[in-house]
Amino acid sequence: MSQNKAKPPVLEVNDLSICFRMYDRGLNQKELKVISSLDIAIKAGEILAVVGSSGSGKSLLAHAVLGILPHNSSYSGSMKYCGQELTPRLQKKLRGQEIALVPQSVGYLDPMMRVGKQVRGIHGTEKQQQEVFRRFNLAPETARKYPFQLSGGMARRVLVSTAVITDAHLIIADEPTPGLNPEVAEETMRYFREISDAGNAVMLITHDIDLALRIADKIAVFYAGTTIEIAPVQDFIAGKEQLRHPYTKALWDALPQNNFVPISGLQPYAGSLPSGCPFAPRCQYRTDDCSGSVEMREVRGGEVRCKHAT
Ligand SMILES: Nc1ncnc2c1ncn2[C@@H]1O[C@H](COP(=O)(O)OP(=O)(O)OP(=O)(O)O)[C@@H](O)[C@H]1O
Ligand code: NI
Repeated sequence: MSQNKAKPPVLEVNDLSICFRMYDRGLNQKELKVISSLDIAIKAGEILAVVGSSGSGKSLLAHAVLGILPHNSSYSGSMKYCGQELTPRLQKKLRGQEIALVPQSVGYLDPMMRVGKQVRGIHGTEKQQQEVFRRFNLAPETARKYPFQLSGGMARRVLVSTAVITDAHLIIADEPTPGLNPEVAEETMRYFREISDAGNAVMLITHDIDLALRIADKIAVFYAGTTIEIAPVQDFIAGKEQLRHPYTKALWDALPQNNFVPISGLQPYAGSLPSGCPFAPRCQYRTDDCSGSVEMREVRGGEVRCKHAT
């Protein structure tokens, strides 16, 4: 056990920034920074949930780790897998094997390839595929179908199956549950818990904070392309006082089981971010300090990007 402590995290992302080259008017190129100074780490045995509203950068983080960002993008910062820098070459080697993705969209399935073959991938056997199909309630004959012959829910189960069959040490699941019926969603979560308990790491991207509360060990909250708080799940369960960032507290307040109070205002667009804290324009605690650079720091066993958090 003590040996385990010295081990580097399965995934460690430090100071990640991602830019897109965009064409302004005519041929004027400009750089649009959509992720900045993003930090996360996931240890063996852990499920990290990544939550945040649409456009906060969750899928881009997943794609950066896998090395499948679009061609018109570039990134800086460091991404390490088990202590090793994730170079494009290493990403290519690990992708679909040691690092598996459950993509957000069924558009990631190859429309020209039978489903069984896609699920088996490079190393999966027919027997493994049949077992996975049984587990996720897919009829055996699904294997011979093409993606267009699947219903939305079936296609999602196929996406989960492609990750399950890999024996991956790190699974990144990008919104795996929408479209799944409750039993299959539960089975998927049980599977994530099983593989993390076996010493692997899971990153679960979700809009569903309740789901995150039920399954994750830690929750990372994204806002406008960066991490604003990373906290043990117990803090979210204990209540608002245990949380650190004003946005996280507001998210907590917006949950149906709490006060159901919506947050006023909108997450800023990447092209028009304020300097300093991106949440400042909506924050009741903002001071002049908030327009300077704001680093992640440790507070009460969690991490927060806010000058005023205590
Ligand atoms: N190919 C692209 N070109 C330009 N901007 C992009 C591109 N892909 C994503 N973005 C921008 O990057 C930001 C983060 O996008 P991302 O897809 O990571 O969000 P998300 O948190 O996964 O959202 P959702 O919950 O809707 O899936 C958004 O503002 C988006 O507009
Ligand atoms: Ni996404």
